[in-house]
Amino acid sequence: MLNKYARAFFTRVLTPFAAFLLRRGVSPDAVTLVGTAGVMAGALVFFPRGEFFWGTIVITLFVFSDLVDGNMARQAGVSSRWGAFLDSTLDRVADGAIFGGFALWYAGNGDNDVLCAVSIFCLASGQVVSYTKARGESIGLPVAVNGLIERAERLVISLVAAGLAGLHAFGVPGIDILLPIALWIVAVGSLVTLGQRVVTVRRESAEAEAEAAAGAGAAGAGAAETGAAGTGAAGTGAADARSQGGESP
Ligand SMILES: CCCCCCCC/C=C\CCCCCCCC(=O)OC[C@H](COP(=O)(O)O[C@@H]1[C@H](O)[C@H](OP(=O)(O)O)[C@@H](O)[C@H](O)[C@H]1O)OC(=O)CCCCCCC/C=C\CCCCCCCC
Ligand SMILES: Nc1ccn([C@@H]2O[C@H](COP(=O)(O)O)[C@@H](O)[C@H]2O)c(=O)n1
Ligand SMILES: [Mg+2]
Ligand SMILES: [Mg+2]
Repeated sequence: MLNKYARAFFTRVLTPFAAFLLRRGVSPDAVTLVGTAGVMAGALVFFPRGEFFWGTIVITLFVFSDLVDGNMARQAGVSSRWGAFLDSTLDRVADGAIFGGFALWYAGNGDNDVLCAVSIFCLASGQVVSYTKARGESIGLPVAVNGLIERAERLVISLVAAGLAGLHAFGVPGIDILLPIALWIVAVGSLVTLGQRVVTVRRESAEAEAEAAAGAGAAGAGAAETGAAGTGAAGTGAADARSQGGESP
């Protein structure tokens, strides 16, 4: 949802900054790398110590690099497969650090086994949600669904809650409850999203196989009519189509 509605706004806002970085000779890859390093530092230095306010401030300063790098690549006309790979791979690293930081806090001084487990669940389910799309697309399916909670939602829900919960350390009473609530929302939302994506891939996969089988059947019938092929051709073609669908990029 955010990807659909907020991206255009942030593109407009960040375009001048992206242009400025390009003029200074900064590359999109450098922004991707520095942004990820900053998010990791914010999450792994501050969150395990329960310093959620400062951790969120540092992460917020760096996380928007994920919108700037692509913007720079597009402005400079250097969007590449390598850049897409680097961007998506480092997204997974940054997400791992954020939810890993929460887990480390609850495993240590935060002392809450259930919330530690929920944080680990958020980490793992978020990675799997992203993987479903990447793997589905790699086997040639459109994966035409985003689902309830994409990466932007996972980040906004958990970071807004963490930033506000961090105000507890400055004397705001009761506000620390927001982080556990957000983690539960992200956990349940990620599970729903995973279900939505798996169902979509299963449906698209069945449709693709049916289409391939129908195509192979038609080709076999055509060949039989012209006498160019035996009766086994349709079955072999369908089997080939199935194995192609399963392994080709
Ligand atoms: C009192 C003060 C308290 C302090 C509060 C601090 C407030 C700050 C809190 C939060 C700010 C969080 C901002 C998070 C912004 C996230 C931006 C971002 O990185 O979005 C990335 C996203 C996806 O980009 P990609 O295409 O590069 O990534 C793809 C994606 O990862 C796919 O994953 P999947 O979705 O499938 O799981 C992968 O499949 C794919 O491989 C990968 O390429 O970009 C967007 O979605 C664009 C939209 C961004 C919208 C950002 C909205 C920010 C909104 C509000 C923040 C301000 C809130 C202020 C609240 C203040 C509260 C007091
Ligand atoms: N170092 C990079 C980073 C990104 N790209 C390209 O941008 C796309 C992602 O755009 P975002 O707005 O989501 O950042 C990505 O698929 C690449 O095409 C790049 O080339 N180099
Ligand atoms: Mg990016
Ligand atoms: Mg990204």
